[in-house]
Amino acid sequence: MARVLSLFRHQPFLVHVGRRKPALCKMSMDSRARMVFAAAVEAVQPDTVVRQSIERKQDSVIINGHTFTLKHNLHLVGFGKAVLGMAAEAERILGDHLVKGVVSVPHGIQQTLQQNGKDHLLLKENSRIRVMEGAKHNLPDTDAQKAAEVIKQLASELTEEDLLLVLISGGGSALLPAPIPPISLQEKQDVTRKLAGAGATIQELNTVRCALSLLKGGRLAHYAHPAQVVSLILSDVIGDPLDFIASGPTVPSEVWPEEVVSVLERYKLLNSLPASVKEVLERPSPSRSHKTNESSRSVRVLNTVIGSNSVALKSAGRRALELGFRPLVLAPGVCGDVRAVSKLYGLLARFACSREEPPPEIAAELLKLGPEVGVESWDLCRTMQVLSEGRTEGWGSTCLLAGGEPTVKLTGKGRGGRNQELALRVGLELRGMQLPPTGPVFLSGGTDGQDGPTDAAGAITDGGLYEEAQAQALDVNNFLTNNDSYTFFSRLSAGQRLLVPGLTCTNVMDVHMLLIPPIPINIG
Ligand SMILES: Nc1ncnc2c1ncn2[C@@H]1O[C@H](COP(=O)(O)OP(=O)(O)OP(=O)(O)O)[C@@H](O)[C@H]1O
Ligand SMILES: O=C(O)[C@H](O)CO
Repeated sequence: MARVLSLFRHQPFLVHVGRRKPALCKMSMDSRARMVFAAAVEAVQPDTVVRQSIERKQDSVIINGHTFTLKHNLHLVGFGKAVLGMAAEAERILGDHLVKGVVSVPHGIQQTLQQNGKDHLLLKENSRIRVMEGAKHNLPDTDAQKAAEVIKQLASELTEEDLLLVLISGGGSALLPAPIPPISLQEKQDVTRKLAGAGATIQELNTVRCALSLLKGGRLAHYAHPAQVVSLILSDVIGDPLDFIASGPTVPSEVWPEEVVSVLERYKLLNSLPASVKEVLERPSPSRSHKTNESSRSVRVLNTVIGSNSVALKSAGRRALELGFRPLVLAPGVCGDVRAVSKLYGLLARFACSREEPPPEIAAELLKLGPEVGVESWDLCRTMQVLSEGRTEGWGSTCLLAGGEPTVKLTGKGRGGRNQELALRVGLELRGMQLPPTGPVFLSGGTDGQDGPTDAAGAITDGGLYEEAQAQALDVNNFLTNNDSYTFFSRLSAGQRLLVPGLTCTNVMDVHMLLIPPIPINIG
């Protein structure tokens, strides 16, 4: 019979981490998870990423190794959830050459920033940049459409001597709606809302958006021609593909009608399209006409990614180390259906917390699941190897980090978001894994601080969730069927498991975190 040895061994890294304060050891897993999440968000603050990417030298500016001459020829436009802070910093650095600008930002953001003491992310009173708020609840509306029109107008008036700085961040698609006539805003919004609700990925969604828009898919850069366009992009899409972030308004690209049709077919929307959308899709693609190809070649654009999920994960890892964890990054591109993703974390937790050699079936299941959730076999093997070493060599607690953006197929009418639904599902996967003194803890949070149409970024969960809910007469499965994860977490223990950082002013997708305690292992 196996002799049970509790091997809560000395954690080697604790000796080396000078900055770590002994008091932190006593902090709960929950508090430390929140601190690690905060560090992820901190690293991708809009003013920070702009400051790091712009170098001012007298009357020129260097961006990504390219030098541009400033001669009171600078114009600025922007659209996205993080763009106000980006614009404030850009104006601080380049304001003396700025002629004018306009940014399309989320409804209510200025008031929220003021209320939260984030004045440094607001424009000065005498700013040359006009702020236009819109896209209530992250949906394109007439306010955002007006902003898009003003941005288009500004870009169209530029000359060869001008420099257009374009600030782009996640949420930019909803903040720059310019449907191709005769499509109405409502019709375009209906199509995208149905796609999102059916679980379409952001790539699929934005493929369709590009085909229906006057500005997306590189068309904003065309309006700005012959000016030099420089885009600073805070990425919220897996792998940072320039043409998909905010639907790539400054990335000359071709929209193939076949691709658009295949997305619409996949989600069974092809037969219910409004006549105006059908008409536009049936037109010969403007991007393939001779004239546009000519101007595509002459468009002067520099697109630069200045912040991403990977940057946030690196910073989270550093904070985790300070807090006594061994950080381990799984992958920055976890995606796929939230059910499959919750299984991924359940399996990883079981693998990491096994008191004996983990059964090979777990590894096999993980490798089978990998492609469905956007994680390469290589990353899974590396992660399992490190977890195994940590377990057998007694390295202490591990903080497994990942980023990405799973999808939820909405079947119910409840309130929630993909992070809260993921946390709820992972809580069920972890059921029964309460190792003394604590079992694994899972956090999922949207870095924008807003998970779906809720005021929470996500939630924190562990193996005790199901029993806790039962004790409070909350039927987990009912909440899940109704996609009502926000209501569930709000009611459970007075909302203690909700992650509510408030509007973070940035947006680089989601952060997933599995905190694994030291495992007492069985030695035969
Ligand atoms: N009740 C719900 N439960 C679970 N998920 C939901 C619910 N309502 C909406 N969602 C999901 O939330 C997602 C939209 O979330 P959110 O508004 O945070 O957008 P986002 O992807 O962060 O937007 P952007 O990329 O534009 O910043 C959609 O994928 C949708 O399926
Ligand atoms: O705005 C959008 O399209 C999404 O946030 C992806 O960038």
